[in-house]
Amino acid sequence: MEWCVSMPKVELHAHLNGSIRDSTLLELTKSLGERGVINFSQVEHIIMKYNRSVKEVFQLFDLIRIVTTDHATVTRITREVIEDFASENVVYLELRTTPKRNDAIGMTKSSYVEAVLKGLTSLTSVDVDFIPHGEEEEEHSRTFLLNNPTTEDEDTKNSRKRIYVRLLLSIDRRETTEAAMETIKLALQMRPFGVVGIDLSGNPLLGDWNTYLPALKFAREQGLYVTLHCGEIPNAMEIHQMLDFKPHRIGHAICFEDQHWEILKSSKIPVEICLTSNIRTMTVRSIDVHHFDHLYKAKHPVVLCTDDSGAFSTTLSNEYKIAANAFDLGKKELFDLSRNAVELIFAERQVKEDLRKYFNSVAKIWE
Ligand SMILES: CNc1ncnc2c1ncn2[C@@H]1O[C@H](COP(=O)(O)O)[C@@H](O)[C@H]1O
Repeated sequence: MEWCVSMPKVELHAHLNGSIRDSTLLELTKSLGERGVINFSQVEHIIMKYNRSVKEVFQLFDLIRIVTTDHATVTRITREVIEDFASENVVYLELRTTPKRNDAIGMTKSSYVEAVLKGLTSLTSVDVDFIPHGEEEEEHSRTFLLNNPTTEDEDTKNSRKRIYVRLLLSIDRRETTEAAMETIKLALQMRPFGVVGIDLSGNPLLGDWNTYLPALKFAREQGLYVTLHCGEIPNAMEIHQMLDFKPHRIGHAICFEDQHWEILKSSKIPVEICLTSNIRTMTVRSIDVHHFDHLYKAKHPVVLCTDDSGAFSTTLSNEYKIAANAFDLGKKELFDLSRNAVELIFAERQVKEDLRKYFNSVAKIWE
């Protein structure tokens, strides 16, 4: 299924630090071990474990946080993650990350995001479009992808990759209302540099919906897009409250009860589906009972995503392959899934229009 790699794809749910390359994580962890900051032999099993419960996955994220939270590393990881997505023909990437403070090294949430932006600007191997263009811009002037389309054609297979990247800033469920508000204000300041929205994520076993609600409301009032991790663990009340909030998209939608499916379907809130992540964290029993099938057949808006390609050793192409095999989807169905995901992106109108034209231009290859 080489075509899953060459097919143009849209990635809407990828956590920066969860997408770190295995090799980079091992290198950084070993180096901190050598410097005596951590004990490598004590954390090695956390990195190497295959299936992890939700609790264990967040132990890994806590370790990644220690290993990656300095400016140079954040910049490096951003560069590598974008290279990796571009190399498998992701043409639009919405990358999310939690702005962090690290007082010991003078890192503020703002300098953290600047380090991410430095990663975007310092990429030389891939053409990246991340600065939004004004509404007044003529539509025909946005032909970023069509100038150099990525197709299955042998001649262009190895051509330089082009990728749109937009950023979402994540609020961690451990944060206070004030800290969440700080992230929203930062997102508003960083809009000219491609920040388009807000994500609520972090350990679903922690935190309370009412803590983030004021910040999320403010974000939406200010015109930021909002996506929420919803239903990763059974929590009927929270799922209800999240759906009532009517976010622009939700991630996962796993532990839903009948009442939740009904609200979701009638409100048509799109769902970011992360197959491997759900199986590896054992929040979905097996792929044959994954709710993707049910939503897809009901024509509910869905998009296939990686979540944490590094932590779960997957790629977006691999997620497409899994869907093809498990749900009996062919090339055309998967192409349409990717093409339809263009309608769910948070970037400005001109980008959407460029992506539509681009997908139309390559459709004949996939249909
Ligand atoms: C498995 N499903 C998940 N559910 C909830 N939150 C998740 C997650 N996967 C990742 N994150 C969130 O993203 C952070 C890593 O990227 P950033 O440091 O933000 O770039 C994790 O620490 C967690 O807060």
